[in-house]
Amino acid sequence: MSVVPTPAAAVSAPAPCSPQDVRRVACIGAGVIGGGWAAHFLARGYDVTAWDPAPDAAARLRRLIAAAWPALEQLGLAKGASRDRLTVAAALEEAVADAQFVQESAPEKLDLKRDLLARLDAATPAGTVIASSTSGYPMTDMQTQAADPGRLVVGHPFNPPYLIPLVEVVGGELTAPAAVDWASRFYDAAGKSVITMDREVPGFIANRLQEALWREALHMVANGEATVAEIDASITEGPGLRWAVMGPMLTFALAGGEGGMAHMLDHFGPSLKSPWTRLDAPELDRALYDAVVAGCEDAAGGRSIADLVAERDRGVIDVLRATGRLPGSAEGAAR
Ligand SMILES: NC(=O)C1=CN([C@@H]2O[C@H](COP(=O)(O)OP(=O)(O)OC[C@H]3O[C@@H](n4cnc5c(N)ncnc54)[C@H](O)[C@@H]3O)[C@@H](O)[C@H]2O)C=CC1
Ligand SMILES: C[N+](C)(C)CC(=O)CC(=O)[O-]
Repeated sequence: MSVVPTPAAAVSAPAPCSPQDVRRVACIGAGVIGGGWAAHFLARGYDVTAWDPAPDAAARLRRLIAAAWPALEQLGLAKGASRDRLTVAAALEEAVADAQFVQESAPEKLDLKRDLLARLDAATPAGTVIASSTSGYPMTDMQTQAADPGRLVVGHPFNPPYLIPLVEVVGGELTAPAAVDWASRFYDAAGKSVITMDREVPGFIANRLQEALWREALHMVANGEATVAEIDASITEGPGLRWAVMGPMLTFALAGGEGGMAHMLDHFGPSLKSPWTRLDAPELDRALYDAVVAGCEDAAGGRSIADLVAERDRGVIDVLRATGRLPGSAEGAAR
């Protein structure tokens, strides 16, 4: 997608360095996603400074990075990459004082994000781009309190950021187009697969799609139409296998045989009107909550979260390898 200027964009100072020359990254908020970003940037050879106000955050972060490191070694570490290049700062200001890029991954609460992004803007060197990992807030709603909103962008990752390549980049009404462009080029240099959106869309692209699937899954659990295990198997044994190779559009084009998408639409298009979906969100009442949590515990079958993380990481690496997306694989080299 191309980046188009937004008329109301604030004028930010030029970024202090080119995206390819970044060496120091600050990760603000060091939970599941901030920790995953820190692991990714360390593996790519960056110096990483993290800050998180929780008293146990440093220990949690080091545990997360240690658990991710075997997968990252399999993916291939950048020259000079080391876990020793992580610093955990005692204060937000210290974490961003020398940062050439900032990735914010604090809890998904709008007031918290507004306040935090304003604090980061005040403490970060002029021009340095600041990205939020938000799963769905438009940057327009989050940049309201910052003195220089022009350098604030969304950089939406997928869990875990050290394995799933995609990051969705989009600015808000007051974001300078140059900041969106700079962030996209930085993520690209940092080994991510980037989609740069030219407008704000609720849920960006992938979460909008995932949420549709997730709502339907919750309706089915709530109505007793499918168990948690059946829902998961319906994807991992079915469409999920194809989606790692081709997205839903090309996958369905093949459903039309030699006639491709045109025949697929002629043949199955009328079924779009069938009442298959119930896209309004179901009530997340106690019964549904308990059914989903218990179903996931059953599905885990005694495996701990750490076991599942390791299993997922091994599986995703196998998929990346099998589809030629690992550096060094024959097909990967040709891409
Ligand atoms: N968990 C997921 O699958 C994904 C989450 N995201 C987004 O990433 C962001 C972080 O989510 P998670 O890592 O899942 O949450 P989390 O709860 O695992 O981590 C949040 C961290 O932020 C810290 N924190 C609390 N107040 C803070 C503050 N004022 N400033 C800085 N840090 C603070 C907490 O101590 C915690 O360590 C959210 O915006 C979320 O929407 C994006 C993609 C996927
Ligand atoms: C569940 N979630 C909305 C936080 C998920 C994401 O934002 C992306 C992902 O990792 O699937």
